[in-house]
Amino acid sequence: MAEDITDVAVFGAGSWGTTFAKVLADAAAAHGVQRSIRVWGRNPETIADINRRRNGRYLGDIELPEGISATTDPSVALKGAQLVVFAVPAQSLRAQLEQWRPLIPSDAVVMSLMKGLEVGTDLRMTQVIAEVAGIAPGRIAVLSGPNLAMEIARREPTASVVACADEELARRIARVCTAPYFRPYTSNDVVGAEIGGIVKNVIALCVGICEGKGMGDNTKASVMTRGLAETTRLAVALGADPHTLAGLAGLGDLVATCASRLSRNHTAGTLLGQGFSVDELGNHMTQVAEGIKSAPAVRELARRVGVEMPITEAVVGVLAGRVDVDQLESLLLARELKSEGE
Ligand SMILES: NC(=O)c1ccc[n+]([C@@H]2O[C@H](COP(=O)([O-])OP(=O)(O)OC[C@H]3O[C@@H](n4cnc5c(N)ncnc54)[C@H](O)[C@@H]3O)[C@@H](O)[C@H]2O)c1
Ligand SMILES: O=P(O)(O)OC[C@H](O)CO
Repeated sequence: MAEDITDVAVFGAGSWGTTFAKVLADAAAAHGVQRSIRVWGRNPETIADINRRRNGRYLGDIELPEGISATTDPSVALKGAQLVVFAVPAQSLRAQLEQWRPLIPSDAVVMSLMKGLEVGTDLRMTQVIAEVAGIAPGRIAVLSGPNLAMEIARREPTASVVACADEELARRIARVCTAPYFRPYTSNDVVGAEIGGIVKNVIALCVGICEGKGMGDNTKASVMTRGLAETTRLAVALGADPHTLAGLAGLGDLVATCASRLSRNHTAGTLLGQGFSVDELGNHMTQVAEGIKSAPAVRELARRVGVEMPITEAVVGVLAGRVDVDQLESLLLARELKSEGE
């Protein structure tokens, strides 16, 4: 089928926003179509760099393909956009969107690339978009999966999921971002795709802590597996299909994030396990580790819907300074014995 989306705005000039713009440009080249991709960012130096076909701060010396331009002016990015993609830090979305809302074309469809839960409201990013921009859920998609930006920027093969309540729209968007190295599957399970992406960051913090404390693969596999169990419990309680959590946006993303040194959440956890405090993390990493801010919101959401999430509870305790990383082990292992399926 011919592609009907030829004009895209990407908000966020960090690692994932820039990389996804590259996916869109590579997809257009592979399909032999013309596509205008405009990246919005707030840092003029990064924007100038992207216009020179690099984003040195986030993607090193990787060359960006033709077809991508960048601007600090949201009205330039949004003019004529048929698809609007958001890739800014989750906690900054609401304030930014309030400014962008009047500029978003009324017939545009939107997609979130973000993996965070809003602190204070416990809303997922697609819910924030619907609430602030007044866009119907059938026009809002989410992309989630094992998608470490740097690997994708290097064109290493990756699969992902585009989820939308209107699965036909998910298919339209998936066609637009299908590149030779990027294969998006589709789903109508927005809740499952988003919860998988949000909670895996919290579980990756815990796996990182174990690694930082010098623990081995049994420990990390146990945390990942039980982490997936509590992620699935929360997602199902919110209306998700459990199969989504066994797929790319659940297990797939959890494995990639918990195993990779490229993951900021894994890195942050490792530093905590090595004894650095939350306040000291900023001295060692500049990029966003969404799990740090989202973890307390995940815990609040879980408590509200009556779902037990012991690993999340423990990570929140560490982040708040209430639990020492040395107490984590006994905290998780001393829980009452129960059936694995519970
Ligand atoms: N990097 C990845 O591999 C990856 C993959 C999948 C999903 N994500 C998700 O994408 C989202 C963006 O992550 P990223 O990796 O691109 O982050 P990043 O740290 O690489 O870049 C964040 C960008 O947002 C900008 N920014 C920071 N604060 C802002 C604010 N208050 N308002 C507007 N812009 C602001 C920064 O200047 C930067 O351009 C996150 O939710 C993340 O979980 C990232
Ligand atoms: O670097 P992280 O920890 O934000 O993880 C990046 C992606 O979400 C992996 O899919």
